[in-house]
Amino acid sequence: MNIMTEKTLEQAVSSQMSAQTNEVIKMRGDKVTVHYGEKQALFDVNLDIRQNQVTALIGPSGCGKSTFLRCLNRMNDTIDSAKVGGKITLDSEDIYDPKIDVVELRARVGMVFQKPNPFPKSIYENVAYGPRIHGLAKNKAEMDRIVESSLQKAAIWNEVKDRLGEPGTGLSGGQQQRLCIARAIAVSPEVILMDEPCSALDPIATAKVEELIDELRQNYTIVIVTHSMQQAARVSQRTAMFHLGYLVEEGATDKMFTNPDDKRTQDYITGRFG
Ligand SMILES: Nc1ncnc2c1ncn2[C@@H]1O[C@H](COP(=O)(O)OP(=O)(O)OP(=O)(O)O)[C@@H](O)[C@H]1O
Repeated sequence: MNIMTEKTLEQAVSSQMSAQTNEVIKMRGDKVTVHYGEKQALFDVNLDIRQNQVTALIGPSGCGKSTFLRCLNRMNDTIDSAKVGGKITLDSEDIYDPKIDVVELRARVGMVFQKPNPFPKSIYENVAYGPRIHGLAKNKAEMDRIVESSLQKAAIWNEVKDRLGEPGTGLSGGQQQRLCIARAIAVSPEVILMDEPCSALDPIATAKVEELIDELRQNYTIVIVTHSMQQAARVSQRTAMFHLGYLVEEGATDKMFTNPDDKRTQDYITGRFG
């Protein structure tokens, strides 16, 4: 290998690793800006998303958490007025490159929304829908396996295995949210984005989803927007604090909640604003 190639390789590898910890950087936001028409919602956000970790995005209402989350799988493309600048990579690949197939990107970077939103179809069909579109199963037996294993991974199989033909909308709110997580998992994503996934759930259902998030981290990289400081502290390893469209600071969750560098983080986590 000549020196040039060796150097390029070294650069490529180091660009995917965190400088301090050698953890793999799954996604990276580099000077990300978002405008909605004239209004700027995000200003030069630099944020690394580490593989197999849960990154919590926190900050007062309107600070840009959901906007940043939506940049990560190009959901902002669906908003006409939204214009995204800067660079976002997945495994060092620019996800805004014109060559990127957005449908494939959204299979790799799945999303779970605030309100559980199962399709008006059976529980089985809710999970089978994505794999069918992406041609992931050759026959019914294979599809059955994908559906079962996705529901297992979303910790809802035992509750629904005898009623797979019933409508997904007939489940409780917490069950519907786990069904939506199963639906996201069914297409084998690498990253799962969650926008306040527990805000419509009661404390018991919330606890189940939080437990699930912790288990999912073994196989997936997770980014979660949450208004609950307790939830961020319970489920995440990294926390990013946003304020008025700026990333204020990012760090290990333990440190962010005990000894943040920025006064705005301190004020927010102690309930002084937001
Ligand atoms: N579709 C849109 N069109 C115009 N402006 C928008 C749109 N979506 C968000 N915004 C604006 O962008 C800013 C950031 O909004 P965003 O929803 O990302 O904040 P957030 O931190 O997720 O807020 P919340 O915690 O209330 O959900 C806000 O000022 C909001 O009004």
